[in-house]
Amino acid sequence: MSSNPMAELLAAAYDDVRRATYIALDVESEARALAVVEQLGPAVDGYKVGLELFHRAGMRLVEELLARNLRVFLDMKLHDIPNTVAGALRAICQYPVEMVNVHAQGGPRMLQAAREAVDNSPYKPLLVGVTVLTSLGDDDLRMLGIADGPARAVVRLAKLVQEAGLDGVVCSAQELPLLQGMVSSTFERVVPGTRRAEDAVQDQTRIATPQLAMRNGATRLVLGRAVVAAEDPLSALQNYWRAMKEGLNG
Ligand SMILES: O=c1ccn([C@@H]2O[C@H](COP(=O)(O)O)[C@@H](O)[C@H]2O)c(=O)[nH]1
Repeated sequence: MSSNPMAELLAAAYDDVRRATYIALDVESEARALAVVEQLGPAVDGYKVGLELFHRAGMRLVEELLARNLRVFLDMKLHDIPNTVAGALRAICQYPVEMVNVHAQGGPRMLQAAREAVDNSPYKPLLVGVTVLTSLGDDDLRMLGIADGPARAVVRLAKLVQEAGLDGVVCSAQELPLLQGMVSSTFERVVPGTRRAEDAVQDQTRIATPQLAMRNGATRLVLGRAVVAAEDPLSALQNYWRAMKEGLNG
């Protein structure tokens, strides 16, 4: 990796929030993903590989990130019958990724099978359950037959996740206050869909600022297009980290 003094300065100045960040590599090719990694340089040590990039580049890209000593959140959002999810997790857990996820809506037996699969594998990444996608709002949920809104659905699903012994949940920052007192302090609360006031909401619905997410107890934030697609990604990242720090400190 070429020297990048600005990235090194950011890494040092924002180390606490840096360790709580994954940059979502939602890009169209392995080459583009590695170009982003190169551009952010030593500032960033955690990346999320999701469906788009995985279906382009597969585990080869994950291996490349791991070889660079980067933390990887493999965002596969597994949602299938228990046997199939367990098998997929056994395959994933041959690699030292830091975090993987399943859809909590797969139900208690699937969540338990996921837990057992990870526990019996060579590597044991953090296993978190996606509650209600941050793109979904009241109207979407009503059309899916969920009449009492995202907040109650998140609480219900978080309980299932907790009872199955998973390590945490993915939810929006808006629901985090409802989890206080319900989950332990070590339970991961992974929050995508944060936006600064000046950033486009895009296809997200239940957004919040990075300040509010951290203030509400998020343990990790996923930052995507607002950083990766910015004209100056390092400067966009600095703005997010500054905001996250403000939320942490007050
Ligand atoms: O509920 C969820 C679960 C996962 N995601 C993922 O996070 C990023 C968000 O990207 P932005 O560009 O910041 O919107 C993306 O990879 C999603 O797949 C989510 O948004 N919501």
